[in-house]
Amino acid sequence: MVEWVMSELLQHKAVSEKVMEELTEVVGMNNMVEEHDLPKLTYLDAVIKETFRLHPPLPLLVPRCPSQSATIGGYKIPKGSKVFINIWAIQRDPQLWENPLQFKPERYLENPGFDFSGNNFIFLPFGSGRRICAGVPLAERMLKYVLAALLHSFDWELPEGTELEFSDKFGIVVKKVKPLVAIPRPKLSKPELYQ
Ligand code: HEM
Repeated sequence: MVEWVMSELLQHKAVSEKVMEELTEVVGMNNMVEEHDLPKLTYLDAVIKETFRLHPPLPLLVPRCPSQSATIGGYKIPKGSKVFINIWAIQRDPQLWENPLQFKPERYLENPGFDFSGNNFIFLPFGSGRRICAGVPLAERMLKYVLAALLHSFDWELPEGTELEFSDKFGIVVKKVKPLVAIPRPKLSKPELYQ
């Protein structure tokens, strides 16, 4: 996920600038990111959510197998079927999302009803219900902390002559085909902060 977020930020300069502005305001150029800064980083939070929408690591969740037959949305689902929920498609559905292919973190600022609880059925990167991902609190905090630290401490750019590449490889877990290579340049005010 770190790789996808970094790739989207390198692709969308205006979004990246907003993330940097927020980090400078909340953390300051004389400090490293600390855990207590994280709840104040609302724009970074929106960037992470938008990346989860477009690049869900488990696009079909974990298959369900109903113990009883049911009819859902007019479709009969016999008991014992293997049911896959295609959240990749749901999270890009033009009937549910305005301009679904556009990378637009502002959607979550305008509508705060999006989180990782699995209660909003158009946004389910960690699944939903009783078998929702058990690691949500850890994944959410670690991802935000690592990204905030990398983005606040360094300016990032692509090696000369290279281009961003967004293709992914389908599987139980979806990965980037080509790993992102980016060059960090320290930007904090004092070199001691990096020790
Ligand atoms: C980017 C990070 C992660 C993503 C996107 C993710 C996503 C998911 C998804 C989609 C499911 C299936 C939920 C469902 O079908 O409703 C799942 C299950 C699960 N995840 Fe995660 N996960 C992440 C990180 C973690 C971490 C860090 C842990 C543990 C420390 C973890 C532990 C689990 C466990 C134990 C289950 C099975 C839960 C059950 O079946 O009851 N995950 N995860």
